[in-house]
Amino acid sequence: MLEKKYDYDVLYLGSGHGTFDGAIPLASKGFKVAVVESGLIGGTCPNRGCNAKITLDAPVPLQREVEDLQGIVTTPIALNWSETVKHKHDVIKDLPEFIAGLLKKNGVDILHGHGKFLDSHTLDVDGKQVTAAKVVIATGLHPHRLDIPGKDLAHDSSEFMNLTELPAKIAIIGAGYISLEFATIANAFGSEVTVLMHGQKALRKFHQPFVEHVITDLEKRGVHFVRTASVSHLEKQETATVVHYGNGKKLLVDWVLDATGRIPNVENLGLEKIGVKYDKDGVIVNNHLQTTVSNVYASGDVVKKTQPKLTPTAIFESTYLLHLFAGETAEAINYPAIPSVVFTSPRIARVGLSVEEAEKSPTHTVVKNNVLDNWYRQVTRETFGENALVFDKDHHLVGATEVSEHAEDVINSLLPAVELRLEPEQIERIVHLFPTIGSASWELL
Ligand SMILES: Cc1cc2nc3c(=O)[nH]c(=O)nc-3n(C[C@H](O)[C@H](O)[C@H](O)COP(=O)(O)OP(=O)(O)OC[C@H]3O[C@@H](n4cnc5c(N)ncnc54)[C@H](O)[C@@H]3O)c2cc1C
Ligand SMILES: NC(=O)c1ccc[n+]([C@@H]2O[C@H](COP(=O)([O-])OP(=O)(O)OC[C@H]3O[C@@H](n4cnc5c(N)ncnc54)[C@H](O)[C@@H]3O)[C@@H](O)[C@H]2O)c1
Repeated sequence: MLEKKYDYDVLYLGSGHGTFDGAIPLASKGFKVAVVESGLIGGTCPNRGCNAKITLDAPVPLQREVEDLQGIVTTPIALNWSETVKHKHDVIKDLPEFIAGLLKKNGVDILHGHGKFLDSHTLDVDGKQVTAAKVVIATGLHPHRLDIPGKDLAHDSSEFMNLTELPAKIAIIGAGYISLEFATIANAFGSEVTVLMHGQKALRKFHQPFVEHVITDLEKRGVHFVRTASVSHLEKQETATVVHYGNGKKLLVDWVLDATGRIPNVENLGLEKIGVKYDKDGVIVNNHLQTTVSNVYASGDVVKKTQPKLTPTAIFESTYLLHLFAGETAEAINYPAIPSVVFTSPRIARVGLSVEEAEKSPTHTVVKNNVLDNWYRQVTRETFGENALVFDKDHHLVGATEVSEHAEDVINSLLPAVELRLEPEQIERIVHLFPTIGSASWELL
């Protein structure tokens, strides 16, 4: 198995989901595997992404449910930011050790330090040289920062999630996933939030009428949205930060979140030296996740691709590489339908062909549903919910999107129909627990 001239069969640069979901089973099959990590083991998702964010978000849907059930539920609820941040810390603090334990137990060596290519088989890890037959670049993304005067007065998503006290007034620059999720959380915990949008549209890849519904709802709850607010500079005024935008407009806040996107970690890896090509969207790979250097692969967010840069994609890629390296497949990567969700409240989730794409196609039909028509949604007195299902000419479900408090569960429950192109008789054979969101959604097929 091990080509004797190298220290390892496979060396992964980075220890996030783009690595560990594949590296662990690969090592357990007897391959000699190492992971190089300069930060916390587990990377972004467990330490400063999904897990942390969803813990901070947890009280928000609860608050909405209590609102909807007013009269039935009479206890007033108040959200406590500092306790929620402590709770978040408790939820995530052991994850690096837990993931490191899984890696080690299965025989993966962890090399702490910054990895950099010396040649295509040799990496420098903080002064030590290590060699491998194959190397996987899984270095992820880092926050994009606006290049404007006063930019250092702005903060990133990790700093937001570690705030022990919630600032009274927050400005969020950008209108993507992080902006809308964090605006939802900060507003629910009592902060006055202003979202400064780059253009007219937020969450561009999601069904725009659903996005506009979420914006209108947040506006009713006191969030300000300023469209085409080009931020020119930031300046300190005593304890406040002044955000200058538009033509001479000013906003005085206590805290600024720069949520203008995330960019690939491709610098200072020695990629130019060994000939691995990349651009602003990430490392360029072929349909086997192989870079322009034959023994070097890439996985996870750092890959340039059309699929969403999310944890499920990173897991699928690292698992694909496991099968490729173990000789269990030689096929090109065949991505499944990858769902995505924005954890606003209500949530917006989607999978497959979008409504916009389907409406341009003569062979597809879009069926729009008011989900409140289903009795089950009235149990918790949901106040709003719509979805749109996309069918091909043979009535296979090929896409779905929903805005509602349960949108993520609805899209999860519809995934098998989309991915496996289930026929009507197969759909009939899937019986869900009743009464549940799964059964309520399946009835729509
Ligand atoms: C605030 C936030 C919320 C998110 N919420 C969700 C969500 O709800 N659902 C979802 O699906 N996705 C979410 N994501 C995206 C998700 O976190 C990523 O898709 C996922 O973590 C990608 O995994 P990865 O392994 O490709 O990269 P990462 O997890 O970023 O791992 C890369 C690792 O490489 C290390 N590294 C980089 N360069 C080097 C080097 N030279 N040497 C050694 N180590 C190096 C880094 O320290 C890092 O640990 C969120 C992201 C953010 C920022
Ligand atoms: N629920 C989830 O799955 C989830 C949650 C958070 C983050 N993420 C991941 O993290 C990534 C990064 O999230 P994000 O919200 O930072 O990025 P994003 O790409 O979703 O949004 C970036 C926003 O910044 C705006 N922008 C870009 N340049 C700007 C400028 N110069 N001035 C003002 N605005 C500007 C864009 O128009 C866009 O609205 C996401 O793409 C996603 O992969 C996922």
